[in-house]
Amino acid sequence: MAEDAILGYLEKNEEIPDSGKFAEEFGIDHDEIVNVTKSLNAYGLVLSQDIKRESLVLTDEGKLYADTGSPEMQVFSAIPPEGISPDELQRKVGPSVFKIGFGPAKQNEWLERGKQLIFRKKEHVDDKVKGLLSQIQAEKMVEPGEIAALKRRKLIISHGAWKDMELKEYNFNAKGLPPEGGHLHPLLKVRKQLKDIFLQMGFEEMPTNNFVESSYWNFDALFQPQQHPARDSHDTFFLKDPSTTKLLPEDYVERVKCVHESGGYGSRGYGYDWKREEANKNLLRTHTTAVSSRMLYALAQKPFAPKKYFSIDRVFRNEAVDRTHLAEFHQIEGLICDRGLTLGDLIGVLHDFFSRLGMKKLRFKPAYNPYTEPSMEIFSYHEGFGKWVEIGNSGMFRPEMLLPMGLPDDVRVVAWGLSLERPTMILYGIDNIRDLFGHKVDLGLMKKNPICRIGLE
Ligand SMILES: N[C@@H](Cc1ccccc1)C(=O)O
Repeated sequence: MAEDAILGYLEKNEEIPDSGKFAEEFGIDHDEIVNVTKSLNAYGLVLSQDIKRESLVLTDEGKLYADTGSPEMQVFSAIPPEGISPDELQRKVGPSVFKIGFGPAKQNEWLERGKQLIFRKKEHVDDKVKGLLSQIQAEKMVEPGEIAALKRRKLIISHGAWKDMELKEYNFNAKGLPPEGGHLHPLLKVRKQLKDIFLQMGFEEMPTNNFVESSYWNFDALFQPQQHPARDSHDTFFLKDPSTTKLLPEDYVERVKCVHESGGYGSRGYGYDWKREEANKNLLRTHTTAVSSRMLYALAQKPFAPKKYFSIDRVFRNEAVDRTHLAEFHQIEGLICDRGLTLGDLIGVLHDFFSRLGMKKLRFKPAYNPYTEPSMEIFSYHEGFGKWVEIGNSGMFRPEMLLPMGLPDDVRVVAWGLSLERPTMILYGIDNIRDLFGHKVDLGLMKKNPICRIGLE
């Protein structure tokens, strides 16, 4: 609209001398006219120039006099034809109008002082100050001499008056308001806290960047039988394209096949026909223990050295989505690999790890995982909820998993896993996981939680 108005006008006219008047005439916001002009200028369609103009504005006192008349006029009007005593005059107009108005009225020769009374010297006078102020209010031109006089009386100021004002210096050391944008998502924040805890405890981070994994590393290497319900497509997302993996370490695959079918290393195995096609199937990894199995296998290929590893990354499960479950979430996984570790070492490290997260009261419950024996679910007492809540799963990796990899037979691995979402929801008081992750996430959450504003370090 502004563009049409400007270009339309310039088609018929040489120039628009004053954008302010133009805006008023066409009923368009002046800012819009200015903006559009700037962009038309940038595109080379028009030539524009800034006009600097000093505009005058009335002070509060000036506004008052434009309305009620100048103090000198008020003083003059209050004098009756028969004269008035100074005291009486002051009482009539008020002390401040009297003080300000008497001098100018006398200077204008509007009044004269008798011995006791004050008289009018003229019958009618013209309130020039009021007239000038009204003119300025209506943005009409006024003589420069008059302007100077009104400025001296502080009845008007010019808009450029800042030049004469005393300005407070910038304080470059002042702390500003925290910026409203760029907040950390609570998951990132808690993830960083957890990463710091692991690093302080001397753990190394495992590379976790492959979301797509083969069934082999996700399940078979972990001694998870091929009929296990978790390997059903109802629980796992299998890939259509590419649907299978091409590369697996053949010798190791052979040993895994044997341990599943007939055992070894003191185990009876599962006693079923292990199928390579099942192991080849690609999937979205269902747990970060797939990362651990790859790392431990790599470790077993070198002379043994004890290790402490951790990972925090995304995993996927084909689950019905509800207020506490999503089809993808983050897992935190820690493992320690050394000769002669026991369940006591696992319990000890869990106490150390969780107490750093503020969870000091822990309980363990016997559980089952195909790849750990013994296995323990971890519970923590939640003061706010007043009850024990499950916070993770743990165990010692089975010999059926470790020995086919080629690890020495006195090497034990203690490990645990938990979701990142669970402690985050507890820490931030979020009861619906969809408020935390996914397309319905409440961005206000990050703004409201001051902890999200603190930098990564
Ligand atoms: N992988 C297990 C967690 C776990 C990790 C390591 C040892 C024991 C359990 C899970 O998905 O819940």
